[in-house]
Amino acid sequence: MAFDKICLPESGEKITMGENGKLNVPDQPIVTFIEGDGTGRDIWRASKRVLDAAVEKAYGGSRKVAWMEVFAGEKAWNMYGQSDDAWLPQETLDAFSEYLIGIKGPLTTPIGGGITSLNVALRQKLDLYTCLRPVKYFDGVPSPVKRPEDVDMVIFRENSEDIYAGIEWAAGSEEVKKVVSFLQDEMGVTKIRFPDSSGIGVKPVSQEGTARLVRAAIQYAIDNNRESVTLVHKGNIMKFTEGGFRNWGYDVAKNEFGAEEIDGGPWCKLPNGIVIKDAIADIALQQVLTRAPEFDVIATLNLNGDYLSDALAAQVGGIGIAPGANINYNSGHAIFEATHGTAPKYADKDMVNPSSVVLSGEMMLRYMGWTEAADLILQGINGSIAAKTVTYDFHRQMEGATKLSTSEFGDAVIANMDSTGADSAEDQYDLLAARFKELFEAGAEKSGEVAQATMEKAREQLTAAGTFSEAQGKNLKAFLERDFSQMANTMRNEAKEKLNPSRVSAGALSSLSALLTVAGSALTSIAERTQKAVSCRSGEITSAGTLTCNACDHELHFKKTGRVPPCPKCHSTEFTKSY
Ligand SMILES: NC(=O)C1=CN([C@@H]2O[C@H](COP(=O)(O)OP(=O)(O)OC[C@H]3O[C@@H](n4cnc5c(N)ncnc54)[C@H](OP(=O)(O)O)[C@@H]3O)[C@@H](O)[C@H]2O)C=CC1
Ligand SMILES: O=C(O)CCC(=O)C(=O)O
Ligand SMILES: [Mg+2]
Repeated sequence: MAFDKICLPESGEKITMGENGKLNVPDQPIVTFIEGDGTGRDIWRASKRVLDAAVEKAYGGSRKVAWMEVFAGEKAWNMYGQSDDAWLPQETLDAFSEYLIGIKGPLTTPIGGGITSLNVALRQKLDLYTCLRPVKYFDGVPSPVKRPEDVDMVIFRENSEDIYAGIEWAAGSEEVKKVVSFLQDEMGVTKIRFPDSSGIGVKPVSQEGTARLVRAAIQYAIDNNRESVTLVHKGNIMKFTEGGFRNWGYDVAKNEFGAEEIDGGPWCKLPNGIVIKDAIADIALQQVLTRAPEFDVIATLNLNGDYLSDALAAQVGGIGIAPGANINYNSGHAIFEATHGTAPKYADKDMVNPSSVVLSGEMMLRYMGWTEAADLILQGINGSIAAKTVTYDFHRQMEGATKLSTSEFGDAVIANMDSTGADSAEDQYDLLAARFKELFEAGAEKSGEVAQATMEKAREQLTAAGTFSEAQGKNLKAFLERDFSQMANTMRNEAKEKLNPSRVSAGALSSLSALLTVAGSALTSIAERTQKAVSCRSGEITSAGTLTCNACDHELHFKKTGRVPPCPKCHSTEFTKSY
């Protein structure tokens, strides 16, 4: 499919749904992303680096996500002509539809007027009927409750129906007058207390919609050895919508999973012992606090699920660490996103916790079957929290913690992914290159001078985050300057496509070549200043490429960032780099 403003990655293949209901995930899958409004920009930059690093560390270059940016929210509005349709362009929906899996930052929804929720629209238009929000405690996270470790719940929130579907009419409008007169005159409704000044909303809840959600929740409980599924509803008051949800939910358990009633019902038990029960929403909101161990998988309606997921997130440290996914288990379509919103007061301050999106990415990798990379992300987050290197939200409640920015926290997660992680100079070098790229891309001006100042800023930030010492950072920056200048030269002299980011492996080479591809001509001033041949010496770190021994012409091929050895043939220590 040809797009207007969406650029396909240079390489990568589609993820598809197999006939057997299992996803086919190639080694370079095209994955769509929306960076999001407000804090989404900072969060996405850090999260993408974490996800790429996890994949690189887990698979050493044999697997790599081919990211494809698609647009919604403010960015789309500005790009697609500032019309009503520009908030969520059709081609964004087409891209999600065609490429199956995506991840998004939060999008703003105005209160009481303006556009309806783009987040809800995406879920509805792609029929992502399950909103899956796991709520789990990470050791060491500050929490307002005594036993946060008791919270290990997985919310299955119905995502396409309910009062949340957005069927409503404003008070005083011609439409609401019609609805009110239909209700009063044709349906005999007498309970609208102030008919002339009421806005009216409609709450559709269907048997099919309930069944597919509860089916997914029970299947999840079976696949993941969980103990119970609780149907949370307000069926005592809203009998035919929320009460219907409860009854249809029990029907699925009995008719499709062979559940038998316990002591005359309504609770029942699956043949493997999983208990299916229900709880009325108000008391459920109390009991998830007071009797957390009694809740496991929760299946609930759209609005209850919205409230419950923010409330439960508070018990395990807050909305900064609350991931989620919107999934259609039949088609395979899935968009992963945090539970929180755009937190506008923190936008572009590089301040908020990126964990919710990082952990949404962890869920995405697991959904794709890339469990090794997903595990590394958990390891990285656990390690960062254990080291008390955290963002402001945790820092304000933790004694003796170090406060990190959004991007520094991303670095800390990467550094904690494995024990050798950023302890090795090679990884530290890759981190420095990635941070340099991130900062440079985020800035408006693309000159050689700005590149040099940005590299220094990247070094300072990573030194502050404890990724390396002052002295190590200065050394690594000198190596990076050398590689960058040398590549800027190569860029002028050799075919550009040779350095195309899609053709080079991850790590520093990938970061640098991405920068040079975007801003190549603007950066030639760097190359001009370093016309002299740039040598690599034994003991130094350098990005991937070919090193030719200056003494004997022997070639060393580096597939990823590495430390330069002495020439294996003549033991000389000076090399010239090419790609
Ligand atoms: N799926 C989506 O895209 C969603 C979008 N939204 C939209 O987002 C906008 C703002 O909504 P709002 O109600 O303010 O809720 P938000 O979730 O955006 O923010 C509320 C508060 O939660 C805390 N918080 C949020 N994100 C983080 C984070 N990453 N790290 C640490 N703390 C965080 C902050 O608390 P504190 O100040 O105490 O530190 C913040 O002030 C609205 O337009 C809303 O419609 C809302 C929810 C979901
Ligand atoms: O779409 C929105 O703006 C809010 C959605 C929301 O709060 C949620 O899905 O949790
Ligand atoms: Mg919400």
